[in-house]
Amino acid sequence: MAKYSRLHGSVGLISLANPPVNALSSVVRHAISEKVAKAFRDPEVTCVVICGENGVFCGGADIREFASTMRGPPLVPMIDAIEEGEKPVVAAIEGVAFGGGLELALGCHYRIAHYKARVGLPEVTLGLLPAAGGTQRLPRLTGVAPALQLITTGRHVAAPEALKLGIVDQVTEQNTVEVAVQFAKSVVGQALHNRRLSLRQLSCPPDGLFEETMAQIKQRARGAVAPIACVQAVKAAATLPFKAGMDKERDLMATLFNSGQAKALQYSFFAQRSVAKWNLPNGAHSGISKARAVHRAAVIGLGTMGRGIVVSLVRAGISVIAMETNEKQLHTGKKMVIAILEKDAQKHNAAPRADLVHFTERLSDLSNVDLVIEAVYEDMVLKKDIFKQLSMICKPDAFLCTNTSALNVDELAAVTGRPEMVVGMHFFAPAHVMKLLEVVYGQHSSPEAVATAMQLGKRLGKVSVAVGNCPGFVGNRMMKLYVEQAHFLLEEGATPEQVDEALEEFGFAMGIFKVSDLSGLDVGWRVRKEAGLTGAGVDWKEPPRRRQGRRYSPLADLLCEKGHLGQKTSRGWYLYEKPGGRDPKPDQGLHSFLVEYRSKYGLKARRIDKDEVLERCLFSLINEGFCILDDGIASGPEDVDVIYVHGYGWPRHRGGPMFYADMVGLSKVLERLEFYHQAHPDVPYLKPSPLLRKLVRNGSPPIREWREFLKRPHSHL
Ligand SMILES: CCCCCCCCCCCCCC(=O)CC(=O)SCCNC(=O)CCNC(=O)[C@H](O)C(C)(C)COP(=O)(O)OP(=O)(O)OC[C@H]1O[C@@H](n2cnc3c(N)ncnc32)[C@H](O)[C@@H]1OP(=O)(O)O
Ligand SMILES: NC(=O)C1=CN([C@@H]2O[C@H](COP(=O)(O)OP(=O)(O)OC[C@H]3O[C@@H](n4cnc5c(N)ncnc54)[C@H](O)[C@@H]3O)[C@@H](O)[C@H]2O)C=CC1
Repeated sequence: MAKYSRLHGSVGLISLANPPVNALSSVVRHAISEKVAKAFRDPEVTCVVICGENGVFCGGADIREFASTMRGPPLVPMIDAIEEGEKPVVAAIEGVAFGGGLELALGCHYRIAHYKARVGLPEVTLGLLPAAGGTQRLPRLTGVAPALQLITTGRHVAAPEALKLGIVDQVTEQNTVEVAVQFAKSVVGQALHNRRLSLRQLSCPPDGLFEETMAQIKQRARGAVAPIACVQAVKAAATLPFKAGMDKERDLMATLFNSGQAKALQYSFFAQRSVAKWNLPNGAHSGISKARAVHRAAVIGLGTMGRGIVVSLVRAGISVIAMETNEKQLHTGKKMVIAILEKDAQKHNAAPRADLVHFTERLSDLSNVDLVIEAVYEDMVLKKDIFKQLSMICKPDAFLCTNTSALNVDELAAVTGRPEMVVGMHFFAPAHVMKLLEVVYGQHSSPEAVATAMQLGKRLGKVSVAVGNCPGFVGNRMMKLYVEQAHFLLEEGATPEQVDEALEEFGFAMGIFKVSDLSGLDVGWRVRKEAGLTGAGVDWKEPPRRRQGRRYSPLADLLCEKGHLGQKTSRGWYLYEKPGGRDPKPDQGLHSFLVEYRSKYGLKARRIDKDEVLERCLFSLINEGFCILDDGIASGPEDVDVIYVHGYGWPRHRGGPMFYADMVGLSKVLERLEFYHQAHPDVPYLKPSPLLRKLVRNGSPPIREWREFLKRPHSHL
């Protein structure tokens, strides 16, 4: 709703009141229309101020309403009526003015913002465009180029920049509403004609602006359609009269509004928020579990991961002890950490925060920290030794966390005298860039330990998801099968380029073979050796392409044995111009190697189409996602999807693997898995998961109802 009052006798104050973000629900739109009309009718009122309660102007249209039939007065005529009014209307912007909220403000004649406020048109991130005049009014205010950039990216703009761009007329550090009220009184009687953005003429945009932007977006959008529609709408603003531009904006919105991409992106928006409300099998949940403050942390191991974790902690203002036993690694790690922090400082025009890090070679220096994150080699014996020592060195209430990517958190907890204080904090590489954090709870992890790790993740700017303890947790457990299918496809006749092309067309930033070259093929090699799949631990009595009773592809192992480890050695699945090269080229040598390999094992190459690549790679991953839900390792499909979107490059406009399964149709996923399982009986994980079968038996309910079909989560180990 919206409240109305009269101030100083002549100022009509309309205050949006729909916590937490004053979203423009149908009730709010109705109330605004009514209150504006009332203020315009009242002869005592000479000017109007629109603000939001609780320090927030408006978070935009109510996204939850998009899923149902839209009722209530539409935004466009409401905003037009404000702009056409004969009394000056001033928007007092505190907190945020996003989407429809900014469009409402653009309909006002003046905008005053608090210096901490942010404005923006983030509709593109929801698969939409700003369809309440935003694509037509903003370019008339800022000029075409800045508006195009803001609308196609959805970037949030801080008030000082908004002032420079002309989006707001004044920025204040005082009480914004009071300043806006004084301002409104001061402009009473001034002509409003020039303040009506719909009447403004647009100056010509630079030549080629739209063509260039469109080309960049097509490359960057990975198949997302909303950014393209945004360019078309802004182009209409630059080339058509206001009314015709509005018609174009509406038509483009109509095509986006019910699209699968918009549904996926809106699902992603709420999924990201739902994972913060975690549940543990023992009944503990975010609502009742209190996090402890972390003032001092420690990171053990300054390799690939440890360095990024140190940077993330420092950026959050936490003082860190960075510990490393290898002198050379300590030196290189220190250099890299400081270099990143100095770059940060340059970017923000601030002093570097390197003073927050203390580098050491002594574990005993960790006696006084609140939380430790161990990031040494993926070696259980080494990690156990470190956890045993930590248990003795660290103060009794310090949390002990591991960044292991697949090892058993309970086994580590068991060697300490405080298993309840142990959790996994699984960051993704590079840890100072990637948004995802899997918080792995063990059998004994206390609610306080989970809450602290989740809260710390939030403070570091991560999207944190609480997951159960099993080999590979959620992300890597699913990933393993996806990679394996890609290797099988090579055995059967595909090339790395064909597989990657299909995955990139689907929307992944990089195909799986390019990713593998980037990370280094030796990473997986080490894991497979540890698992007894290659190297000394193999049972050679099994046929060559079978391990532990099922199909196995030794292709990647053979490349590693030749020293073809990916980018770092200039050869892997692709060829690079030099070691460390970034530009993958098809490798004829690799193609010949595949031909020889197939001939050696009597494999007949066949044509493999893109559909098969996608189905084999993605449906096996999705099937494992259902097993993970069935096992209670993830508490809902949103958790799995958030992990894949934020940690594994799954295209956001496809929602995540579980959302994608829902979109494709569960019966189709089931039918194709049955088909592939029949064709490859030696690949057990292609057998459809019991949960998938159960959902199909129950009429394939929509994803928001899947939780009702899940068993209560339990500890897996
Ligand atoms: C045939 C078809 C015809 C087609 C024609 C259709 C015509 C339709 C015309 C419609 C034209 C309207 C166009 C338009 O105006 C579109 C929009 O405005 S879309 C919305 C744009 N706004 C956003 O994207 C902002 C989203 N929100 C945020 O970025 C953050 O929430 C915010 C910065 C505001 C606050 O952040 P924070 O403090 O961190 O809190 P949370 O993010 O956790 O949010 C708290 C709480 O609030 C919920 N929420 C936030 N924003 C909205 C929203 N806009 N609508 C509904 N709910 C919102 C959020 O989900 C949290 O609640 P939970 O319960 O925890 O999920
Ligand atoms: N590399 C990746 O992409 C990811 C790795 N991880 C996990 O993070 C952990 C670390 O991996 P990386 O950083 O890649 O390894 P890395 O090999 O780059 O670095 C490990 C570092 O630990 C140091 N170290 C070894 N023993 C030590 C000890 N006793 N005390 C202090 N330091 C010691 C080594 O000198 C080395 O610098 C592993 O558990 C790995 O599984 C998790 C997510 C992603």
